[in-house]
Amino acid sequence: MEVGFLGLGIMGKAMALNLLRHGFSVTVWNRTLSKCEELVESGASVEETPAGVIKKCKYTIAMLSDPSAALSVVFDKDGVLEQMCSGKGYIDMSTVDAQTSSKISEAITKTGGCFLEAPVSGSKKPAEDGQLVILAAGEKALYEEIIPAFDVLGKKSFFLGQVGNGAKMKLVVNMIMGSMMNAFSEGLVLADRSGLSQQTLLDVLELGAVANPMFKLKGPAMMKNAYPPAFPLKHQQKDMRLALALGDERAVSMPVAAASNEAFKKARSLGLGDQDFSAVYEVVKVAGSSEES
Ligand SMILES: NC(=O)C1=CN([C@@H]2O[C@H](COP(=O)(O)OP(=O)(O)OC[C@H]3O[C@@H](n4cnc5c(N)ncnc54)[C@H](OP(=O)(O)O)[C@@H]3O)[C@@H](O)[C@H]2O)C=CC1
Ligand SMILES: O=CCCC(=O)O
Repeated sequence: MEVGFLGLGIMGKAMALNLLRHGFSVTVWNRTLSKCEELVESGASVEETPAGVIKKCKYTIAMLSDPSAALSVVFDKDGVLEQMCSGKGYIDMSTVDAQTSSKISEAITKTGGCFLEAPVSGSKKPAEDGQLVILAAGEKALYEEIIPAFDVLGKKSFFLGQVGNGAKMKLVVNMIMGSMMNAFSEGLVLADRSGLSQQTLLDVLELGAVANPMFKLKGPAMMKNAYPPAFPLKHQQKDMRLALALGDERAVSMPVAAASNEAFKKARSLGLGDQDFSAVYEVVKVAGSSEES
C-alpha cells in the first residue's frame, strides 16, 4: 500500500518509520525538509510540498502540531487542497479541535476527496512500537480502506461516527491526562516535603487502584528533574486549552482542568514548552515552596 505522510515530528517520524518497516511505500513531506533525510535512508520518497504528496498518493496521513499547522498544510499555497480530488483520501491524525477538523473535512469533501480524522492516544514509544489507540471519525469507507495502515500504527482503532467525535474524544482523554499529571506532581512534592521517599510513593501507587502506565513511566525521570520530550508540554497545554473551550461550549464546569491549564501555561512561560509535559512538576515544586515549614 502506498501512503503519503505529512509532518515528521516526534510522532510522525515514528509512525512513518513504522509503516516503512511493515512494507508500506511511504512518501513524506515536512515543513523543515531536512527532517525527511532519516526517512529517506529508511526507504521513503520525498516531495517538496504537501500538494506533491497528495498528487502522488491515493492516501495521505498528516501528523501536525496544532490547529494552525493542520489548517496551513491544507489551505495554504502548495497545500493539500491543490491536488485533492475524487478517489483520494486524507487522514488527519493531529490533535485538533472539532471545528478545525470540520473545516478541513468540508474543504476536502468539496473536492470529491474523502476525509477521516484519527487522533491518537499513546506517545513516542507506542508510536515506535505500533501500539497507539486510534480515535477515528468521518468517512466510514475511508476508515475501512485505511485499516491496514491503522493495524500497523495502533493496537486498537475506534470508529466514532461523524467528524468531530474523534477530536472531542482525544481532547477529553488529554484533559484527564493533563489533570492527572498535575495531581501526580503535587503528590511527589507533598511526599518529599513530608519526609517520605518518592520512590516508595511510586511503589505504593503501582500496587493500588490508581496504578497507571503514566506514573510508572514518568515518575522515575521526574524524581531526577529530567523531562526528555515524548509529549511536548506545549502540545499538552494546547490540548487543555482546546478541551476547556469544548467545556465552555457545552457549559461543563472543569475547575480541575482549568487549574492544570494554568500550571501548563506557567511552565510554558518559563521556557519549558519543548520539554516533556511532565516538566509541569517544576511549576508545582516552585508553587509548593511558597510557604516554608
Ligand atoms: N508527542 C506525543 O506524545 C503525542 C502527540 N500527539 C499530537 O500529535 C501531533 C504531533 O505531535 P508531535 O509529533 O509530538 O509534535 P512535534 O512538535 O514533534 O512535531 C510537530 C510537527 O508539525 C509540523 N508543523 C508545525 N507547525 C507547522 C506549520 N505551520 N506548517 C507545517 N508543519 C508544521 C512540524 O514541522 P517542523 O519539523 O518543520 O517544525 C512537525 O513536523 C500534535 O497534534 C500532538 O498534540 C498525539 C499523541 C501523542
Ligand atoms: O497526546 C498525547 C498523548 C500522550 C499519551 O497518550 O501518552
